[in-house]
Parts: sequence; structure tokens; C-alpha cells
Amino acid sequence: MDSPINVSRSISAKNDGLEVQSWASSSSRSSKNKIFPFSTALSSSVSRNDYVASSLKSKFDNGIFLTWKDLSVVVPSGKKENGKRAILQELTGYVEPGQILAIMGPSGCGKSTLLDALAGRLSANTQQTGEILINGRKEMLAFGTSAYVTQEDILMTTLTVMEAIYYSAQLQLPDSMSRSEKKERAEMTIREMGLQDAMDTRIGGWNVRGISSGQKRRVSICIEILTRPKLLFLDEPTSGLDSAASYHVMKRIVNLAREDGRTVLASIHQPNSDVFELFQNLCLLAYGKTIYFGPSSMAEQLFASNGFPCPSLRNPSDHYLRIINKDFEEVRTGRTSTEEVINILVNSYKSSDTYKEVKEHVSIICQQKGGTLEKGNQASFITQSLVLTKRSFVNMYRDLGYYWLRFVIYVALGLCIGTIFHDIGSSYGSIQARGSMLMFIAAFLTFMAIGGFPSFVEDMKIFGRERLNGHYGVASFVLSNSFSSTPYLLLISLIPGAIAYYLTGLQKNIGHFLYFVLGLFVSMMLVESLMMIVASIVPDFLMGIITGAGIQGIMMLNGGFFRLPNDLPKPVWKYPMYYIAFHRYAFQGFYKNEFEGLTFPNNQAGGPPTITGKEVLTNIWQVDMGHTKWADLAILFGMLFFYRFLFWVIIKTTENLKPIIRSFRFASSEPS
Ligand SMILES: Nc1ncnc2c1ncn2[C@@H]1O[C@H](COP(=O)(O)OP(=O)(O)OP(=O)(O)O)[C@@H](O)[C@H]1O
Repeated sequence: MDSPINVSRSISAKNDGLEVQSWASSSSRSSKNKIFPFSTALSSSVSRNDYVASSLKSKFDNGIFLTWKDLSVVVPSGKKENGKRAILQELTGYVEPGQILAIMGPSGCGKSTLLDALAGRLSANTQQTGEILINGRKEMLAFGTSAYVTQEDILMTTLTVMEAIYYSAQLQLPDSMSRSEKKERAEMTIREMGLQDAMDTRIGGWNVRGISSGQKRRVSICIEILTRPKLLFLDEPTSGLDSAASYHVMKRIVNLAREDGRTVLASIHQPNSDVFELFQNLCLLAYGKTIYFGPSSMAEQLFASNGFPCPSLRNPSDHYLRIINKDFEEVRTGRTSTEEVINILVNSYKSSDTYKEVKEHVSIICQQKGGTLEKGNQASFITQSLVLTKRSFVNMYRDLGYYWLRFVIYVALGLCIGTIFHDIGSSYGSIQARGSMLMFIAAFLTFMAIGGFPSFVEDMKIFGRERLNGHYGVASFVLSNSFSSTPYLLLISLIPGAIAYYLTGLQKNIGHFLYFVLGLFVSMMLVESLMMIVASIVPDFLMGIITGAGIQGIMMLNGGFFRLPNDLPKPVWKYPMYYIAFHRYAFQGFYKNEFEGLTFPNNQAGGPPTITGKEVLTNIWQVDMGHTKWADLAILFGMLFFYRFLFWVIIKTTENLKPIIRSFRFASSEPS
């Protein structure tokens, strides 16, 4: 439970920032709402701005100053007259190295949006105006220059706590660090977040009960503080934690900021008084507007001076949030409504010296122009690719639904095919049976790879989080994603494939069987690659499965079995669709592999007594005999390479286009 004390006095004493201590001493001299009251203490020959500038200069060498001026964010809204809804309105503020800024406010007031805007992560439908500067310069923050712990814990559920953090350490820490040093860093960070007892417990998801939600929160924090980032954004780091855990986690983060001069911003819900005391600066928001920005110890004065003093037995943060939350307004006749209270506080802050001084301080920081942000040293491309492949392999191995259930279903289907087409023989009727059986394998068995889509979406989510934080490059991800599934798909092609192949009695030669296995393997890899492309564009389970199934349905239809190649309508279906559908090459490769070298009795009246496999291919299946079965297989592998390349291109293009589209939209929306 929160300790029921009025903490304002103790905060003033405990906060060790220069500004806060100066204010503490000068506030007793009734200098109302001043956060930089140096002017009274300094001789007239030294201007206040020069003093502040010189005191900041030393911090500029290593640390990161983040400033924002008149920052507004709007989203489209059909309900509003101008079609826009303001989420943030003209916010101004700053954070300095060694400081932690707490962003507080009622749920939905725009805390996450503020963090997203500052970290350069706003979604595409938002429109941002105002100025955000890093060390007085415009800089891109995403992809590795800062760390961001999102509100949602997006973790690989099959890994243990230690594995998740150690893999992350191997990905993020430079090759110059030895394996044991990386392991040590991972273990130290785990201990700092109090997770030592859960080290070997799996994270767990919907199907396996793993660590608690509070522990997941701490794992997410561990992963992002492994590299000791210079700028750290934390979106509700303490949600799901008990009050003691909240205190220890925040204390560790505050120490990280203070000891190493790091800059930390944390949105926070309902901190208890111990946690609240840890924050030097507070940004209090209500429905997108600033209620207060400045030393956390002095927010109380704003409330008190406007007639809303904090009762002596209440935690100040609870008091602020209760006063400005209008979501649960009680019917209070004859009293000021919460809307009016918010307006009073917003206007009071806007006309205060504090606001003026914040603006001045922001301008001074902006004039300093410190160093540019640099991406820290990371593991090499090869290390990242190897670690990611291993991690993805372990994940698949442990995910029962992903491959093992599929494997069982494939074995069952192999048995079904093998018994339905058992000992197919070489009668005239077996021509049709062979064709149908091979078509079913090339089309439907590969189609089933669609079942892995939920896992692909999870993979893309984890990639999205790690990529935005710059843990590794796109190429490493695409490579690892391609290689990690290879052993499983080979196994699936080999065992169920052998059951279906030999029970049916297709050509017994080992060369023919290996071709069959390779054809099945590459077709399944192609479907998985196609589904990864779909997952990168449509990251929603249902919509993605429908889209992927639709694309494959179309390819299957014009692959040359359901409608023979010569009968396909020419514009669209024959050219180009017949050539784009991978099924065409899979069917034809399988057909050539099976029919070439066989002879069948001819049932056609007046014809020769037998027909050769080659004649079956040309006359019945209308197979293109201008190239060998190996060329078909090579085309399938070429397509696989192309699909993977396309996957890489789509991710890279999305990353590069997003900021361009947004900046274009801002430019066109800004008044000329
Ligand atoms: N991209 C967006 N499109 C439309 N509305 C959005 C978008 N981003 C945020 N909002 C809306 O803006 C408001 C503020 O959202 P935000 O997530 O920033 O609040 P919050 O203070 O972090 O809330 P909580 O504490 O509950 O997490 C919400 O009403 C949300 O629906």
C-alpha cells in the first residue's frame, strides 16, 4: 500500500538535480513556480542564460538532450467537424542526461503517443507538428539509436527468461565482447530486475503457463537495457508489478540514468509515493494538454495555488490523477466540473513562470548543438544471422503446433494418399490416378504450409519490436527465417513423402524419389515464403490467412491441371498467370519425373497398343517438354530465392517509405 504521506517536502530534499535544489532554497523566498531561479543568486555580470548554457555544455559531450516545442499530434476522425482529433496539443518540454522524466496522466491522455512521437514511432495515420530535437538537431531515432520498451510485451513464448535475454545479448552486444562477458551481462541484468528465480522458466503464452505478466514486463525491460542505451523510452514499465517490485525496478532505472548520464522517459500509471519520489521531473498530461511540466516536487504548488491542495494523507500522484480524470465524473451539483478544473490548471500553468522557464530552457538547449546520435557497436552480420537462426530453430522445435502437429497431419495424409492410391499399377486408368495424386501433393500438401501463418505473424511482431530498437538488420532476419525452417520442411517432405510415394508404387528408383522429395520441399518453402510476404503486409491472423489462401487458390487454378494449359484463356490466365504460378513448375516437374520412362496400354480405339509416358505428358497433360524436369526444379528454387528477396525488399521499402510519406504529409499540412 502507498504510504499515506504528503511527500512534497521530502522530495525537494531528496531530488538531487541542480534546478530542484536551487528552487527548494529560493521557494522559501517566495519565488513562485520558478524552476531555474538562478537569476537571483547570480551577479549581474553573468546572464542567467549564459550560466545555464555553460552548465549544460559539460553534459553535451556524452549525453542526450531531447527537446520538443509546440508538439501536436492529430488523427483523422469522422466525428469532428474538421475531420481531425487532437491527441497532443502544443506540448513543450525537455529531458537531460542523468534525468528521468515521468509522464503521467489519466488513461488515454496521450502518454504513449507522446513517447511514440518523441521516439519517431508514430503510426502512419497520425499527423505531427512542432519540433523535436536531439542535442539541438533533427535526428531519426528509430532503428538502434535509442531503446524503447513498449507497453505490450512481445516476447518469444517458448524461450526461458535466461535464453530470451542471452540471445538478445548475443544479438546486440559487439563481437569484441566474449561469450562469457555477454552471458555475465545477461545474468547481471536479470538480477538487477529481480528475475534470478525465474531464469529457467519459460516465458509462456496462451497455451503454456509461464512467468507472470509482471515478470514479462521485467524481461522486456532487461532486453532493452542490456546495451545500456543513452536514451531510453519506457511505456508503463511498472504495469503488472507490485509496489515493491515497481520501486526496485524504477530505482534501478533511475540509477542507470544518474550513474551513466543516460536520458530516460517513462510513462507511468499511478506510481506509489516511493516510486514518485524517484522522478526528478514530471510531465502531467490531461487529454493531450499539459497540466504541468517541471520538477515533480513542485507540481503540488500548482494544484494548491488553484484551490486543489493535496490532502495531507494522500499520495500526491494519486491526488493529481483524481483531480484531472474526467472519465468517471460524478454528478456534482454546484461544484466545478472536471473539464473546468482541467482548463483552470492548463491556463494557470501556461501563464506561470514555470512554463516560461521551460520554454527558455528548451531554447538554450537547442542553441547548444551537441554531438549527433550514433548507433552503438553491435554483433556482426554473421553472428546476428547465426544467433537468429538458432533462436528461431529452438522456437520451432518447442512450438508443438508449428511443425510437430503439422508433421503428424502430414504423416496421416501420407497414409491416406498411400492407401487411396495403393499400388497404382500401370493400367490406362492409372494415368489419371497418377496425375490426380501428384497434383494433390504439389497443390494441397504445400497449401497446408499456410497453417504456420499465426507463427509467422508472431515472428513478424517480434521482428518489428527488435528491428525498431535496432537489434539486428533486415538481411539477418530474412536469412535466418529462411534457414531455420529448412530441417523441419525437409523432414516433412521426407517421411510423409516416402509413405505416400512407396505405398502408391510410383517409380522405385531412388533418383526419382529424391526428385519427388526435393520438389515437395521447395514447394513448401515457397508457400512459407509467400506467407511471410503476406504476414509482412497483412499482419492479422484472419485477414492474412484469407489473403494467402486466396493467392494460392488462384495459382492452383491456373497451374495447368484443373484447366489444361492450351485451354487457359490467353490474356490474364495463360499470360502471365500460368507462368507466375509456381504450381505449374511443380506439376510439370512431378509429371516428368513420374511419367518419363513408363509405358501404358492404350485404350483408344484405332490407336497403337501402347502409349509412352512422353506421349502422355505431351498429349494428355500438355506438359511443356522444351525443358527437363531439372529445369522445372531449378525454376522453383529460383522462385524461392526471388520470394525471399521480395520479402526483404518489402520490409526495407516499408521502413524507408514510412518517414518519407509522413514528412510529405506534414509538409503538405503545414501552413505556408
Ligand atoms: N494512431 C492512432 N489513431 C487513432 N487514435 C489514436 C492513435 N494513437 C492514439 N490514439 C488515441 O489517442 C488517445 C491517447 O492514446 P494513448 O495510447 O497515447 O494514451 P495513454 O495515455 O498512453 O493511455 P493508457 O494509459 O491507457 O495506455 C486514445 O484515445 C487513443 O485511442
